[in-house]
Amino acid sequence: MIYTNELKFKYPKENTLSFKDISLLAGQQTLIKGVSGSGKTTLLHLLSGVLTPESGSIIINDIHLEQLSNQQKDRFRAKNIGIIFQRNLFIKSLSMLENMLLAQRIAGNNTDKEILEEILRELDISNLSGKIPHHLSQGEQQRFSIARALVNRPKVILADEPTSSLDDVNCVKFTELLKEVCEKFRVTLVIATHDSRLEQAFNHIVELNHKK
Ligand SMILES: Nc1ncnc2c1ncn2[C@@H]1O[C@H](COP(=O)(O)OP(=O)(O)OP(=O)(O)O)[C@@H](O)[C@H]1O
Repeated sequence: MIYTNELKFKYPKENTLSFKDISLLAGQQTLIKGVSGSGKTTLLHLLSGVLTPESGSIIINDIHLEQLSNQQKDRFRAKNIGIIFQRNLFIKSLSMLENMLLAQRIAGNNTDKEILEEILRELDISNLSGKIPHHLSQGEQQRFSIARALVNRPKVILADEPTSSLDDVNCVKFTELLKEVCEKFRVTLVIATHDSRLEQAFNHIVELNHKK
């Protein structure tokens, strides 16, 4: 489902980062771990097509990313990839429901309230969807970040340090919920983190350790 081959990336004036090959099956749930600076965020940006590798290849769902133009990559990302960050920014003046609908529109999709309602129900946040972001706890906002990543029915969710701002109880709840909905909606999940609290929840762990 996701394969990388001899992937290398170089930031200007920095040493080249070389990534070990990864091979993830459809529906698999994978933890990418590694010390700070080992390239976890860079790898997620490469997988989402936000960054372009210096060399090597990435194949997602039979599509070779290096063969796509920037515009095609943007479309591919919008259609296939949901992204969750450490802290999720929502438009402050919009309700959570409006934020979710906006995510559908930005991706160029028609708004689909039915799917959205199903996702919100599954995440047990339907009753919070009329609130503005500022009136939600960090844990509740992170649940909406899962919803937003799912609204366009992606094949893959890439999550970058999604639990760093959560306490232990919310970390466990968030991780269980994310795994559960990815399984239900048949989404391949890749989490990059140095949060060791997540390790026991994943069978498939890829460790990055760079030879610079
Ligand atoms: N925009 C940038 N310009 C130059 N160098 C960068 C840039 N972003 C990251 N780097 C460097 O690339 C390397 C990998 O960074 P990256 O953020 O991918 O690591 P990480 O494993 O996600 O780290 P962390 O756990 O601290 O978030 C680091 O040495 C970092 O300093």
